[in-house]
Amino acid sequence: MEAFQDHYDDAVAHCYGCGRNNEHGHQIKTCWEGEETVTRFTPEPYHTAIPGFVYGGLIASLVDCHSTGSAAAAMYRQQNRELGSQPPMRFVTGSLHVDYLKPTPLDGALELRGRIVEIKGRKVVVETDVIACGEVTARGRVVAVQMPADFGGAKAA
Ligand SMILES: CCCCCCCCCC(=O)SCCNC(=O)CCNC(=O)[C@H](O)C(C)(C)COP(=O)(O)OP(=O)(O)OC[C@H]1O[C@@H](n2cnc3c(N)ncnc32)[C@H](O)[C@@H]1OP(=O)(O)O
Repeated sequence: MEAFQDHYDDAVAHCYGCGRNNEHGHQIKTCWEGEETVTRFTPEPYHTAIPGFVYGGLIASLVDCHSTGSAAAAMYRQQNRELGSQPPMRFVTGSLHVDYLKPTPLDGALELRGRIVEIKGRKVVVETDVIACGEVTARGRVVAVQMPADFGGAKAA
């Protein structure tokens, strides 16, 4: 299945978390599963915090890009538009909050499951569970804001 991030224009596909053109990044891929958005990512041994457990910064990074991708997909869906249709709607992070509920075992794939809790104007709020070995170990809440055309001097392509 095509991921949301597959529709990012090449010119903005360099994000460390989700850019397919960033060979050093996580290159996450997010899809709809019903009303939820889902990302699966397998941490490497070097993503260690305390031996045996995942570094919290990685978890925040995954939540971040899972959420901005989810926000974009939700806005397309609300407007009954195909992903990739023009003009593009891309989202950046206004606010990123993560609650670390339990240590996250470094043992196979993590699953992130997101819910769209609000769409208002250019803002989308996404809540995400991070699941490891069948347990929710972290929960994120992101306010994503539609990227202005003049963001950092870049085009919102
Ligand atoms: C093409 C992209 C695809 C690939 C990239 C994916 C991105 C990956 C995730 C990232 O790491 S992005 C990089 C980190 N984020 C940034 O650098 C963003 C820096 N901040 C900004 O550029 C602006 O502050 C921002 C665009 C987020 C908001 O500025 P605006 O002037 O466009 O927002 P505005 O004041 O019009 O507010 C719009 C709504 O968003 C809300 N909002 C804005 N900033 C917020 C904030 N910081 N926290 C909570 N809510 C916020 C604001 O309250 C309002 O909600 P309401 O309509 O309900 O009132």
